[in-house]
Amino acid sequence: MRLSDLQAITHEDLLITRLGPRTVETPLQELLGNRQESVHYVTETDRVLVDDTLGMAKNRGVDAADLPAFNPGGPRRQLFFDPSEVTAAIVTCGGLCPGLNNVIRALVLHLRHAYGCRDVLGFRNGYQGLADGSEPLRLTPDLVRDIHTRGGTILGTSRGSQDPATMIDTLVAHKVNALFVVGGDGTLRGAQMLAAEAARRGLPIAVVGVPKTIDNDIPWIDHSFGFQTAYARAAESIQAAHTEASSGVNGIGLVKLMGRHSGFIAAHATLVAQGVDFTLIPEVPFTLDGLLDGVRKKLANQGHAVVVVAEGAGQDLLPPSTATDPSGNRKLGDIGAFLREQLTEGLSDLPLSLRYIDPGYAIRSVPANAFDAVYCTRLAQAATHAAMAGFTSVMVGSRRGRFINLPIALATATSNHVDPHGDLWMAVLETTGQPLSL
Ligand SMILES: Nc1ncnc2c1ncn2[C@@H]1O[C@H](COP(=O)(O)OP(=O)(O)O)[C@@H](O)[C@H]1O
Ligand SMILES: O=P(O)(O)OC[C@H]1O[C@](O)(COP(=O)(O)O)[C@@H](O)[C@@H]1O
Ligand SMILES: [Mg+2]
Repeated sequence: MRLSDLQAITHEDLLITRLGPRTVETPLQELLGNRQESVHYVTETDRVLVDDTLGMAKNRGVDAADLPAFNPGGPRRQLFFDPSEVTAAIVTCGGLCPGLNNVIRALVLHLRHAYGCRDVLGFRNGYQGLADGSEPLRLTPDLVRDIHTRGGTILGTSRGSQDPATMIDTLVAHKVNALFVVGGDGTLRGAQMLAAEAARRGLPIAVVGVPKTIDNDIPWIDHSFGFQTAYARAAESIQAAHTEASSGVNGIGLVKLMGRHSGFIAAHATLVAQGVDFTLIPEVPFTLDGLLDGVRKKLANQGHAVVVVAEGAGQDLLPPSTATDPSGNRKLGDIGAFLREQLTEGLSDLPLSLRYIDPGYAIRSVPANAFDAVYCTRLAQAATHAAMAGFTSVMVGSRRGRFINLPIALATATSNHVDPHGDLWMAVLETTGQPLSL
């Protein structure tokens, strides 16, 4: 996210689409009864500021009341839907991510127990299950009781496009009036199309997104769920590479980590594991000569070197490719294998012991850690509140620790990257000691 994205944002960009007036009293009335406004609770009539520095706020040159601000997440006293008439549906889409089952479980329990919704259906295999005529799973509290202890998704997932009209036909056939889409940028684009198709037909169906992806590339929010678990797991591979490298003669530990266009996993895992000498991310270009030279110096000075490379880094060094996956995501060249080859060849004058580790899918197929488990539960609750209020084409997430509702259109307009001028990258540079540019 660039400062210019922040500065360009207007009040209109932050408006949430509503299905209609809220006239139904919430069944959570007793719970909400004596809530006191505090620094930890934003009332439903208040707003969460976009800017959080004096400089940014001042730059807008407007009165405080006109500063752009997000709609706060959380329960509303008056609902659009009568929960007893709500059939909800859930789909999980795109790549696996720790916490998918936590989100499913929390959605089901919150929808059924807190709000008393009629039914919750789980469509299988992502958007595919909304288009292939397959029967959805009836998600009861009993069925989901223990699923949060497992990785993956009990609903299955997929990549690949489906016709929005067919998907809406399916929702109508099953009397679904609230759809929860759990996915990343691609899924959210799909959700936007679904909400638009429902609106075109005048159907009051709430479409609510829950931000999933280990890549952490969804903008405006603190992080997507699953990201922290993934980088914690990735750090274990770095530690293994460091142990191997520091125990060998001229040991090189090379670790390739996921992160298609954003280097957040590589950056954070570096800070967790420590002992990394070079972290290579898509946002910061490097040259082969610069890397070889740096590694050679490290071997001479400390006897070993550890290199962490995000899968999207250094793509300009590889043969160009236009291939895409079924969702239209560009297929990347294998930078890990390439660097293994180049380091071996480029340093062939030295007796090397190079160990290459690609933990790949192992970092995202695991259950959520404690942090993500908490976040998943809170996201699911925020998503349920948004749907019951009749908000649509909306995504929930935490921003600077506060839960917000934001238009999906805003979440898909840009993506989140490691800022080469930001504090995170500075912390990585300070930790690795690598030069500003390689
Ligand atoms: N621009 C788009 N419009 C509509 N649907 C999309 C779009 N991009 C992706 N999708 C659909 O969203 C689903 C998940 O997308 P994908 O990019 O694989 O994962 P993620 O949501 O994790 O980024 C797929 O079924 C894909 O076809
Ligand atoms: O499962 P696939 O298709 O091999 O995809 C791998 C990609 O999925 C990810 O794990 C996450 O992607 P999404 O969350 O956007 O689906 C990327 O880090 C990785 O590049
Ligand atoms: Mg994606």
